[in-house]
Amino acid sequence: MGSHRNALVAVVRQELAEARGTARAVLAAAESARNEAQRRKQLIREAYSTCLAQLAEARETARADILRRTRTEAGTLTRNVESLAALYASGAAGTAWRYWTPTEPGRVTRPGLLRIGTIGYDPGDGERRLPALVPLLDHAHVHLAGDRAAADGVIAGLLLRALGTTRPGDVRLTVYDPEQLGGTLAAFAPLGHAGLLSFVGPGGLGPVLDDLVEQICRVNETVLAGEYASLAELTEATAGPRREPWRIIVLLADADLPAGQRAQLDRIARTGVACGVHLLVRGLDLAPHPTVERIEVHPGTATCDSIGDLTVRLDAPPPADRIAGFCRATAERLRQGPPPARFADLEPEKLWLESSAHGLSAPIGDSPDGSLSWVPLGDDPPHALIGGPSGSGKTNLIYAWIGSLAARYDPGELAFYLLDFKEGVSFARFAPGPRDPSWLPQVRLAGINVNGDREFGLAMLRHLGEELRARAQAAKRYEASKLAELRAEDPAGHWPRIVAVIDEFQVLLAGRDALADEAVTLLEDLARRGRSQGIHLVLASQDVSGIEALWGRSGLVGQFTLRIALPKARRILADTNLAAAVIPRFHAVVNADSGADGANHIVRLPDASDRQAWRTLQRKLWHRRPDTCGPPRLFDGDAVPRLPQAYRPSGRVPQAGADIGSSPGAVLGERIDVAARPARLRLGRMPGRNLAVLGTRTDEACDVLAAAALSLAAQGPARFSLVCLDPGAERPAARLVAELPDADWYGPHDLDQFFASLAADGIPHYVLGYALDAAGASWRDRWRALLTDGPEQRIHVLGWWRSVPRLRDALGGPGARLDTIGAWVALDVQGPELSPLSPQPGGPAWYPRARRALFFDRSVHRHPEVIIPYEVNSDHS
Ligand SMILES: Nc1ncnc2c1ncn2[C@@H]1O[C@H](COP(=O)(O)OP(=O)(O)OP(=O)(O)O)[C@@H](O)[C@H]1O
Repeated sequence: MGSHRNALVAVVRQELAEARGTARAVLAAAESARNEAQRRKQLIREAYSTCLAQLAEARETARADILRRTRTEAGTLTRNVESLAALYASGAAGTAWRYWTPTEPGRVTRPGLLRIGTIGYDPGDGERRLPALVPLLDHAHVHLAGDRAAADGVIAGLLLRALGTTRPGDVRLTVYDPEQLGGTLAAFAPLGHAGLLSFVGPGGLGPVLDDLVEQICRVNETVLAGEYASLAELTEATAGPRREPWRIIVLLADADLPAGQRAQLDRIARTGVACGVHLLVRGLDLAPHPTVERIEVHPGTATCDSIGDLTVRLDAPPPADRIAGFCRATAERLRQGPPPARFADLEPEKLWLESSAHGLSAPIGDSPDGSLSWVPLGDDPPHALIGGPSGSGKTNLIYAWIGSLAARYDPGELAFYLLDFKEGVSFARFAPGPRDPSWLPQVRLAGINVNGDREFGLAMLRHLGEELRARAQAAKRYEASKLAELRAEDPAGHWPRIVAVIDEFQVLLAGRDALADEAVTLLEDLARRGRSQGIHLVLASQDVSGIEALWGRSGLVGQFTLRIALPKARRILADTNLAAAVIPRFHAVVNADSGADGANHIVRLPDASDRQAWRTLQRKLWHRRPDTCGPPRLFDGDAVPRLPQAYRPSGRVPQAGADIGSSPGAVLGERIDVAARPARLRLGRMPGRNLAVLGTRTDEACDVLAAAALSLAAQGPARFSLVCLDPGAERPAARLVAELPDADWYGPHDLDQFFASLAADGIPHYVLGYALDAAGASWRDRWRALLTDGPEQRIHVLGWWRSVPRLRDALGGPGARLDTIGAWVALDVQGPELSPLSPQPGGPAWYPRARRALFFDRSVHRHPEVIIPYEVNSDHS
């Protein structure tokens, strides 16, 4: 029994132990699950806080990014809005009163918006203010409600801005102010003197409204005529001035209107804007209409339709004295008559778009109705004659025409050759100068101060004659009968139209000499054949006799079918055509029918002489010039050319063994030609290859000898002997010795030594003789022998004798032969004196002038030519 109980106990114990064991295992598993759960919880917590931190960071970054983008966009928007505001309300339309001045609009500028105050806003970096703009001219009527005084200030401001941004006379004001009888806008009263303002009394509103309604009907019927929706559209389409002024009617009344007037007012509100009639109303109600801009005014602030909910901080009203001053000035300008068109008005919207293949056409001013007046040049009319007394504005007209053409035709389409025979520097502005490096790209040549140098006029005509020949040959090759055909056949060729302008051309033709004869012949040829080859002549003169000189040549003058007469010009138009006698100052009669009655166009000319206006255009064109377009050749008759560096023996001294060349050329001066080439004397191994410089002008004689010597030294090995027999020439001669690589000096007492030194060794030897006429009779034979035999041994005399008789004397007296002098340069020697040295009986037609010399080389010249001795040493003291 006991054992049974014991066994039972053991079993129970056993089971209990197992149960305990199981319970422990369950407990351990639960604990590890709990631990695991807790670890997970911890992990999740940590992940959560990391997420939170990351989210916060991402949110911050996104926020900063959004903020930055907002700021950038706000900045861009601000700038856009600011530039839009500046665009739509530029100048007097938007400037604060403190800086306000009127701004004259361009020819086709449309009215923009007008500032009444400012709007504040914060783009993120502090408050900024933009102009608050409202529409008026061509856009809207304005209706103001609210505070009276503030509204009157806004009205005064709008009126001043509208007047200050339009041309005088383009805006007419009518003010109905029954309570103050005009007192509210009294500062505008000076406009009344010019008929631009009328105050309407208390009983006058009815007729005014009736009149405006009539006005609108008339504009619709006769001006817009169903073709245009508004005056603004018409102005834009015709690119001309406004055909009708704007009319602004200011109504300052609180009382209601009788039914008839109310109906008229409503009609005007509906239809006025298109016809330039604008209402500016304070007090009276205006029926709602898209063209009515409403402004609710409070003291200092306002809200208005076009600005929405934003509050406008109103500008203070313009000061009354400024309004009155402006109105007085406007009235005065109107009293003086309309100003001429502006030079800038002649400029096209886009530069260099035109082709000159079929001709040239450009405006030179405007006609009395304000539209631009275009002047053609091409196959018909081919050439122009401009006339008018001194001071009538010929040069100004030429500037206007050149500027207008140059803005339209690029240098491949148009080339100018310009010559001015009057004193002054009128065409110098087209060439680079010390103060302005720009030039007019189309100008190939400009001659100024040429009144003394008719030879340059002739040189230009000869050059054009060659161009004419070249074009005629090309035309023949391509079987083209005019420039347009040649250009079509040879599209790669360079065939710009050429316009040659000669101001005061009568100077060229004055003097019944060979030069004038050749000039007329060349002019005649150019006038006759230039038409089809695209070469056009524009001749201007103040002198009736000049034009009459042409009249004798009917073949010539008949080609000049375009006539432009300035006030009081005579003989430019047909005898029965008296228009030039009656046109006012700064006007011209343009007549493309040889001056015939009935073909007149009256043109108001702009002021094109203004340097600043000109420079603005020239700079623009200059910056656009193609790389191939170099500066023009400028010939200035008052400037002395310097010996070019290329003709000086600078740098390495030529080697003794270097090639000498068979006939080195001595450079004596600048030729008066288009290319500014040097005049050269070839000194070959032939009899007579000596040079005589003749005259008493020491400086110029020394310069001629120095230029010759230096240019010879620059060409190869040579020896120089300077024989100086006049103390006055010692200084320049000594400077020359210093610059020559190999030179010996001989004074008056060294002549024995000099002649003893002469030995032919094949190297050219140049004897530069100063004042050789002072040598004395005892040396006659030696000099004569040297002149006779020297050249064949390469010993050449380049001598200065102070007169022809003295030269002759030095060579053997009155009967002496001068054939050893193969070339001469004459300074202040009269033509007849040169007859012994000249092939022309009686000597050449030559009247000495300062810094000019006559050069004759028997071996190349038929006639002597005029040259300008180079300045070699600027110090002639
Ligand atoms: N349309 C114009 N508007 C304003 N000023 C002008 C106009 N035309 C000419 N002028 C001015 O009148 C003056 C004389 O003009 P310009 O030199 O062109 O006359 P001109 O006939 O060439 O005289 P001259 O033959 O004596 O040289 C200049 O001061 C010029 O600026």
